Parts: sequence; C-alpha cells; structure tokens
Amino acid sequence: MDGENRAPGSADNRGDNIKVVVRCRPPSSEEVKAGYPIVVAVNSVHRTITVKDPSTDASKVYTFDHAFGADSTQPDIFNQVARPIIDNVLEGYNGTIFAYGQTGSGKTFTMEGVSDKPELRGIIPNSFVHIFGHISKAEDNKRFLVRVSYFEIYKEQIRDLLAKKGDRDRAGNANILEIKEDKLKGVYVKDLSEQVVYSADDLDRIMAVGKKNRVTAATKMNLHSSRSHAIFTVIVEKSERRSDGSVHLCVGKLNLVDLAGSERQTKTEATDDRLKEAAKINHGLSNLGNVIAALTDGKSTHVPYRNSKLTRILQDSLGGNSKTVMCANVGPAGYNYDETVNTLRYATRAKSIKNAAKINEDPKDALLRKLEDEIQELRRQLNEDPGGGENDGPGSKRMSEEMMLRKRQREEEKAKLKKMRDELAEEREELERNRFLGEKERQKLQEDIAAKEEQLTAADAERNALTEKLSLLEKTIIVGGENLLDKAEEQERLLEASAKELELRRKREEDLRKTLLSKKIERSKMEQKHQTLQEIATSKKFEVTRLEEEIVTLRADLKDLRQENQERLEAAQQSKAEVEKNIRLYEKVIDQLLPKKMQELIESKCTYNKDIGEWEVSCLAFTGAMMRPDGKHGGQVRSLSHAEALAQAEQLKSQPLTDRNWEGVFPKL
Ligand SMILES: Nc1ncnc2c1ncn2[C@@H]1O[C@H](COP(=O)(O)OP(=O)(O)OP(=O)(O)O)[C@@H](O)[C@H]1O
Repeated sequence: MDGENRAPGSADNRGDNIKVVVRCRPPSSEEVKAGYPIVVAVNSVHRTITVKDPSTDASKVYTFDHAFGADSTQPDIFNQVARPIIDNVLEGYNGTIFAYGQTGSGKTFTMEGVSDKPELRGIIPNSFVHIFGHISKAEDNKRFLVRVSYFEIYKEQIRDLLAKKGDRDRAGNANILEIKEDKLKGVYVKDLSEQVVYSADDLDRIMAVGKKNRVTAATKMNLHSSRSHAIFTVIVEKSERRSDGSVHLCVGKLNLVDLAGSERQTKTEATDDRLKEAAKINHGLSNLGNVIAALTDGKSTHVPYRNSKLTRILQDSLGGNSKTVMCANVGPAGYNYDETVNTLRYATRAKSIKNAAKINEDPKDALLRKLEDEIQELRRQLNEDPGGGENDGPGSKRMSEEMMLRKRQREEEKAKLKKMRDELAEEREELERNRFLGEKERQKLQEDIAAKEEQLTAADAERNALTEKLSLLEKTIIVGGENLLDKAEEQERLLEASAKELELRRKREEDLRKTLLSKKIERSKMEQKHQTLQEIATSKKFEVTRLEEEIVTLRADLKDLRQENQERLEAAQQSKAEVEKNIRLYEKVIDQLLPKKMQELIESKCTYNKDIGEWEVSCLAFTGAMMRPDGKHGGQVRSLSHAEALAQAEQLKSQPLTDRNWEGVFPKL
C-alpha cells in the first residue's frame, strides 16, 4: 500500500482506532531517596491518569484504553495489552505492539522484562509462550511455521541483530541493510536474516542472542538506556485443511517494538557523539510524531513516512494494515513532569489513528506452502507417498496424470534398483561358488560387482540425503497439538492463571463501573430533580419578589387611600361643620322667624320622603300664604313653588315681623 500519498484518515469508517494504553512505573529508589514529589496518579477503573504540575498544582487528566499503575503486574499487561493482538496475529492479521516514553520510563521493562524471573517477564517472552501455547492446543489439521527476525535502527542505520558471522565486519558490526518496497511484500528490509523457530525456548534463545548485539550506551538519565529502536518480528504462517479437503493458508506478522527514549537532548547532558546520536534518534521519534500528527489532524494530505527509517518500517502499523497497540510509559516523579505530559499528549493524539487491518490470506511469498510442496515432492521421491498430494484439489485431472507418470517412473526406478541388487547378489554368489574361475573372468566379475555396489551406494546416499532433508523440512513445520512449550510450560500456566484472575477482576471492575454508572445516573436524576426544585424555587422567588413589589405598591396605594380618606374625612368634617354652622344659622333664623309653638307644629307635620330624600310638611299645601288660586286647577289653591316662596320671603324682609305678616306667610294650620 502506498501510504506516502494516501490521504490520512482514508481508513475512516473502515478500520479500528489503534489502542493506546498508559503505564506508570513505581518510583525508583533514587527518586525516593531524592524525595521527588509524586505527581502522577492512575485510576485503572476509570482508565485515567492524572498529572499534577508541581509548580502550579494544576492537574491534567488523560483517558486511555487502559491505565496501569505502579502495582500492575507483567502478566496483567500481557493479558490486557498484548494477548488480543497476538490472537489476531494467529488468525492471520498483522499486529504491532510498541512502547513509547522517555528514557527510564519502563519501555524495556514492559517489552522484555526480567528474563530469569517468570513473573517479571515482559510482553515479548510472554508472546512467545502464548504463540506456542496456541499451536500446541490447535487441532492436527493445522500446520504452522514460525520465523523471526530482529533488527535495530541505530543512528538511522539498520543492522541485523541475528546476522551470521559472515555478515559482520571485523568489529563485529552487522552489515547495514536497506529498506525496500514491492507490491507483493510491501515495505521490507532487504537481506534481513530470518530464523525458523520450533518452540518458545528457541525464541527466547534467539532474542537473547539479538539483545547481546543491540547497541546500548550510558547516558546520565539511564545507565543502561537503549539508544536504538529495536524491532523483533515474529511471522506465524498457518495452513488449515478443511473438511472439504481444501487447504487455507494465512500469515500473521507480529512487530514488537522497543523505541529509544524520547527525552530531550539537553536533559541528558549528552555531548559530542552522544549529541549527534541523540539528534538521529530524535529524528526518528520526532518524525514518528509528525506521522501521528499528519494522520490525525484531518488536514494533511501527505504522511511523511519516508522521512525516517522508523516510520517507514512502521508504515503499516500506523494508519495501515495492522492491529496496533501503543504503550505509553511514564515515570511518577515531578522532575519528569514536562516529559510525562509530552508523552501523554503524544499518546492522546495516537488514539485517533485509524488502521484498516485485514487477514493476509494465501500470500504469494508464504514459506509454508513452498515447504509443504517440497515435502510432498521429497515423499514422492522417497516413494513414501502412496499418491494424492496434500495440496491437490479433488478432480484435478492434470495433476493426477502427472502423478501417475511420476509413480510409474518411481516404480521403474525401484524395479531397476531391485534388479541390480539381485544381480549383485547372484554375481557375488557366482564369485563365491566358482573358485576356479579364470583370473580375467574373476576380475571382470569383481569390477561388475564394484560398479553395481557403487551405483547402489550412490542410490542409498541419495535416498539418505532426501530422507534427512525431508525430516528437516518436516521439523520446520509444526503440526497443531504438538507440545512445544518445553520449559515455557510453567510460564504458560502462569499466564493462564493470570488471565483467569484478570477475567474475574475485569468482571469486578465492570460491575464497579456499572455501579458507578448507575450512581452517576441517580446523581444526575437527583441533580435534575434538584434543578427542577431549584427552578421552582427560582420561580417562587420571582413570584415572591413580584408579590413583594405588589405589596409595596398596594401599601403605597393604601397610604394614598388613607390619605385620600383622611382628606375626605377632613373635608366631610369640614362640610359637616359647615352644615352644622348653617343649621345653627337656620335654627337662629327660624327661631327669629317662627314662634316655638309653630316650629313644633310644623315639626310634627313633617315626614321624611325617602324616595326624593326630602322632608315634606303634611297639610302645607292647603295653608294660607303658600296657597294661590290656580287657573289650571279649577280655581283651587296649590303649593308655592320654591321660586315663589323665595320671592315672597324677599318681600317679607322689608316688612316688620308681625303676627299679621306671619299669618300671611304661614296661614293658620
Ligand atoms: N513497572 C515497573 N516495575 C518495576 N520496575 C520498573 C518498572 N518499569 C521500569 N522499571 C525499572 O526502571 C528502570 C528503567 O526502566 P527501563 O530500562 O525499562 O526504561 P526504558 O524506558 O526502557 O529506558 P530506555 O529508553 O533508556 O531504554 C529499570 O531499572 C526497570 O527495572
């Protein structure tokens, strides 16, 4: 696949994101002794890692597919990080596991671990055990071929860590190899040696040889720091004969990558050679960062895989045909804060890389198929194969004709050898029987016998060579069900036990997560309820405020009303006083005008007419001065109108008050 010009993210909607896990190692004894503050906290249930800035105390939280703290064990890491990828590889996928982090953060510990302590062995040796454990449990219709290569990229040069003596210079350095690419194989290292392995112990041994050859150098940060990127590749080829007689072949490739430390050069106080070395190591790593950025920024149309050997080699692992897991390693101490945050940022970005892995079915360069064919051919030559090749499909006419011909040839050859043996035996007998044969005849017979013996010895030698080759090739291919674990059996048991425990723990964690989730939901409901109550309270408060404002307004209205009432009352009182004053005036006037007797008389004749709201004097209408003959009423008298009464009163004002006058005004009642 030409990743160079592939639009990043073109695998979107097709593949899986690469898995990213984080592991924080425990503080080293030096860190404890120096009293560095611990600034990293891991929550494996929530899969988070929290880093506190020692200068500001501000915390940053990062979430990954898994988060492992100081108490995580090597089998745990293997079971959760590596096992799923290796199971994929055993199905024919490409898989990559790589560790990333600053020097001394625990990459090598995670990838390799401590080889002589089973419980401290890392992902690589545990992967070997798992691969061969799987093969020994497979059914016998499956055949496997496992081969490995191991190389390092040191100062942008590729060296074979499994190179034979002939491929090394006088100083013992392996030849520098080239990266090539072709349509069939994709990106590969040309002339890289490969070794076929038969057991987990074999793999361990090969790994140990390669490790010895790996360049390591001391830096201030980590005395045994690895200064090169190391890539150990295990290729598992598997053929499976199905019940219909067909044979399926797939090839899985596992890359186990231990990167050099990602620390900054200034921090290592590296000088001269070390500085140049660091620059080149950082070139690969910084380009790895550029590749990750280009794959995830959603903008770049070019992924710079070709800018470094490391990214070229990891091309398929990042954004290509591979199931990939990245383990970001960090230390817990405060003095590494910047590096830790850097690693976690890098890892966070890597989470969004999408890969599109597919099973590598029947690849043209599969060694297993070639070997199977060769074995069949050898068996035929040795006449061990009674017919029918492993890969011959049923009804293959051309193949069966060819087989018949070969069979005939083999039978003829066999018959010829048998005839030769018989003749030889006869000739020997002849020589024995006829002691008195002539010298010439005897010599001829002896020469004949010697020639036949030679021919037969050559035929035997040829057969032995073929048998030996066959047995070698047969050994190369592992039949499912063979026990290949040897000493690794113990390790396999340890991994299985840990896997079981992990399963239980996973269940417990899942339960815990579920409980936490339900609590969260409950809390959110409560919060919602609380929110509703708060909303009600707010609206009530609003209502109260509104009512309070209304009360204030009403109070003001009330005050106004009171004031108004007061004013009205005062006005009423004033008018009452006025009325009383007037009444007193009128009483005075009446007293002056009317004798008491007359007043009492009139008073007794007064009734209050509610309908018109006035006092009426009964019989008044028929009294003296108030009566006038009325033409309209047939000459009858009638009451004076108000105006007429006033006019009369006006008239009286100028007259002295006498009874006579009074009688004119008030006639006798
Ligand atoms: N999880 C762990 N538990 C206990 N010890 C650990 C752990 N991780 C790392 N260590 C110890 O810390 C030290 C540094 O670890 P390691 O060599 O693996 O770092 P590294 O990242 O590979 O460094 P470099 O980049 O220089 O190769 C070693 O002594 C190792 O044993």
